[in-house]
Amino acid sequence: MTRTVDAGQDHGHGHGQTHGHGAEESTYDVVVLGAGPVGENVADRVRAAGLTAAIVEAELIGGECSYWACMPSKALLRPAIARSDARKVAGLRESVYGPLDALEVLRHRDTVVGHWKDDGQVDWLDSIGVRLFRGHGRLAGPRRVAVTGPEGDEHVLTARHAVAVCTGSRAVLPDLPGLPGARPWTSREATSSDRVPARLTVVGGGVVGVEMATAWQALGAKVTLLVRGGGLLPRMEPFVGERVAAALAMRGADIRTGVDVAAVVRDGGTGPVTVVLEGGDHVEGDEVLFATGRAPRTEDLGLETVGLAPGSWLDVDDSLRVTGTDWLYAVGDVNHRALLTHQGKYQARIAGAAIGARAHGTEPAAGESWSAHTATADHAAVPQVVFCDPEAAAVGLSLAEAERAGHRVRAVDVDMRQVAGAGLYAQGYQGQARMVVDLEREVVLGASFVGPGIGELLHSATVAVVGEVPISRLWHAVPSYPTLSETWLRLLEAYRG
Ligand SMILES: Cc1cc2nc3c(=O)[nH]c(=O)nc-3n(C[C@H](O)[C@H](O)[C@H](O)COP(=O)(O)OP(=O)(O)OC[C@H]3O[C@@H](n4cnc5c(N)ncnc54)[C@H](O)[C@@H]3O)c2cc1C
Ligand SMILES: NC(=O)c1ccc[n+]([C@@H]2O[C@H](COP(=O)([O-])OP(=O)(O)OC[C@H]3O[C@@H](n4cnc5c(N)ncnc54)[C@H](O)[C@@H]3O)[C@@H](O)[C@H]2O)c1
Repeated sequence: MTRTVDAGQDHGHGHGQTHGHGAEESTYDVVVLGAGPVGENVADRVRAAGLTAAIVEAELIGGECSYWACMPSKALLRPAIARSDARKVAGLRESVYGPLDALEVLRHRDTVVGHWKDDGQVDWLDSIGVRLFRGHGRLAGPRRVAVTGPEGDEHVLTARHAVAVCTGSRAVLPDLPGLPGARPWTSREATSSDRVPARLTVVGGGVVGVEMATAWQALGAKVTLLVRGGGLLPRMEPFVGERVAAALAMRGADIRTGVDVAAVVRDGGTGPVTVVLEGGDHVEGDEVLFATGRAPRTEDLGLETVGLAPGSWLDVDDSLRVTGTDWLYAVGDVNHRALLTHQGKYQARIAGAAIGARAHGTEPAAGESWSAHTATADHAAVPQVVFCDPEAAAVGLSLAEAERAGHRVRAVDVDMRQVAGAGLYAQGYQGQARMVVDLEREVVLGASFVGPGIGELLHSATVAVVGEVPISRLWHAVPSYPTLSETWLRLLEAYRG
């Protein structure tokens, strides 16, 4: 049996549910594949543009970010960072000497992720009139999506204007002897574990490795961090990773750089797990986390039905439309532009506006930077805060990236001990800031900070980079005394000599 529903009249809300043995067919203006933070925002924006939308989700509405990434990881890290800050304040330090209440932290993490239930998010989709299809979605030729529901029920959704692929990314495990049988943690287990391992081995010194090493160390694990390259957080300015590594090591982490993992051994998949390094050294732990990067969730997506390669990241233009198509969009992690929730949500706002404009017959001007339909910030101003201890944050280009891009630049550094607000924030404050200035136009191309409390400083840098605010005008942006923001004053003074 096939029943056809056109959602043109009722905006697709609560329509077209039949239970038969054949596929139900429905038509919407836009079909969104994946209801992570990015898919939710695409659906919301196209609805705001007056279009009907359906969204397909195989697991939980809210995606990786809500249940196994940003939210649980930050819930684990917040007490660690708050305690560390408190221990640097005279008169308060003495009250926070003891260990964290790990059980309470894990309980709070469970609350933050809604106990891995998505009822609230479902209500929100309902409130904005977006029709939810639960199940695995696959492209079935141009503008068509086939959904296999949890009971094996089939729906075929046709999009009048656009399909937006927002299926995100998953953790990658290297191809190592013994790894599949060793039950390694990926970011999913590292953010959802209900107990603290006595010894945790972390492979990978990127953002996930560093944040999770920080969290589980604070919760009581003895952490060994195995890093292939020369240091931590290799996408940031080198001084950032150096300061983060020094602090982790001071708190007892064993950080080994320049090491390669050769094999993993865990007999019978239970008990201690041994990581064997090239050269023969062994590291034994109670769990091992592989924080070794991400792969796109595009393997089983029907990409071959529209001439694209399964398993690939999807190449897009600045309106987030997939190269070589006029109806397919790829938004968020899956396009590999910037694997961050806030940047994916920004792309969702841009894609939603572009889909809306095209559906209403207006083609956005090609190559127009900073327009409502152009994700220019993906190239010029991606901000990121790493919630380690000390916090690390950066926006725009690092010195090396600016030089590689051919800019004539000067970097100025400030030791944040010179900032009065820093001394008040924490006794013995340790931190560093860098501003990279384009000497031709005298604007800020990038900024980096490492130190307690600097996460909230980053947005001022983002505004300066996106606004291309001339240094001569920034000179008049007076930071309040005595705040951490006076770091800007010191950077500008250092630049002007
Ligand atoms: C441990 C960790 C911590 C992080 N912390 C931060 C942070 O603090 N700040 C930050 O900005 N970013 C952070 N990130 C990155 C952030 O999680 C991602 O950038 C973000 O989740 C991307 O959103 P998305 O919607 O593109 O994809 P996802 O959140 O991965 O959502 C994709 C959704 O699509 C669904 N899906 C996939 N395939 C199909 C299919 N075929 N049919 C139906 N549904 C499908 C999935 O089930 C999922 O719900 C973190 C990542 C990790 C791993
Ligand atoms: N606070 C945040 O904004 C936040 C937090 C967590 C994750 N994220 C996002 O999630 C994404 C994924 O993070 P991630 O840390 O998994 O990836 P990543 O790419 O940042 O780091 C992975 C690291 O693992 C190393 N590596 C790869 N294979 C290895 C191997 N076989 N042995 C040893 N090391 C190996 C790489 O050299 C790299 O340094 C990031 O792009 C980040 O933007 C953001």
